[in-house]
Amino acid sequence: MCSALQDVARAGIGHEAGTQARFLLAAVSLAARNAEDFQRLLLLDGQASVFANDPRPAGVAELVLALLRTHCFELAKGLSLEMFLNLLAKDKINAFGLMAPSSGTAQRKVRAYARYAQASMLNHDCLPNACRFEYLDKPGASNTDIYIRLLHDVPQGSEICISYFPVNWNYKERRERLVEDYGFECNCERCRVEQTWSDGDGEGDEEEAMEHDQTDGDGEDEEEEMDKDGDGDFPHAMFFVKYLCPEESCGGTMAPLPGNANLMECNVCGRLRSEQEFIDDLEQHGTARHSD
Ligand SMILES: C[S@@+](CC[C@H](N)C(=O)[O-])C[C@H]1O[C@@H](n2cnc3c(N)ncnc32)[C@H](O)[C@@H]1O
Repeated sequence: MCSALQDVARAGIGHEAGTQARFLLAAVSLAARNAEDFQRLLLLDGQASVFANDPRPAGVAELVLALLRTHCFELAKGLSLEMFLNLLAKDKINAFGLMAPSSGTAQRKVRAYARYAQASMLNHDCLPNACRFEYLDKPGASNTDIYIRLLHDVPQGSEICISYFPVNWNYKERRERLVEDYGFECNCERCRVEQTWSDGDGEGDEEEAMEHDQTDGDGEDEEEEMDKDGDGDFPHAMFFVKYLCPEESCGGTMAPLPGNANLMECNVCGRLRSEQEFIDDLEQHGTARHSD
């Protein structure tokens, strides 16, 4: 690519803006090299409207467009601010953050963002039936591959969905992330239940609710509350007992190992749990009856 890239780097526009600028330059370069792949990029979901409350991407798009028009006139033909903003939206909505390995309680950092032609088609569900595994430190060229594994059998014709963030986030956190970063309001079964929690503002913390539902030996009141209308305040408790990593502060999702459905692996910390250990946990915490 012409000297525009160096100019952007020299402009010192900050890390996030620099990443967006490099993405735009890479997209322009792709358009010049492989029109078919560029068209596939344009077909991904994502519109400029996702930046309605954030003027910064427009600033980056303007800067890159101006640099291209100055330094690479031929390449800049046919490009527009709107196309650049749409490209940035597609990047934002479809990028997967490849994470540094889990190190106990410290928050995991994103090491790189990547887009995957097929995985980017996966929609979100707050109670997903699949989750993503990655093995970035695996030796070899394929260590940026990601693996989508089913959590359980899925009826034919049902949509395979992942969660775009850890499954133990509460309703408010999930709603904010989905609206701000992905531009949609979630209407999944879990959200429909949790938006009625607390005083109706949907700000109930389900981790707290789970602690009551799963571990309180004296949790008569909560259990009565759960049973009152047949499905309870937290009908999805069993999902978390079975698929949320039991490791404290991990927040990962457990999915069966390929070829060994009796062994679950956490997609964050790598913890393994056998079917027998799961049953032992259930007996210890007395939560099995909520699944029936
Ligand atoms: C990574 S893309 C998923 C694939 C996308 N649906 C497509 O057809 O290309 C993320 C975008 O899909 C849409 N999406 C994903 N999950 C959704 C859901 N549960 N409800 C509504 N829209 C959803 C949103 O527009 C979101 O920004």
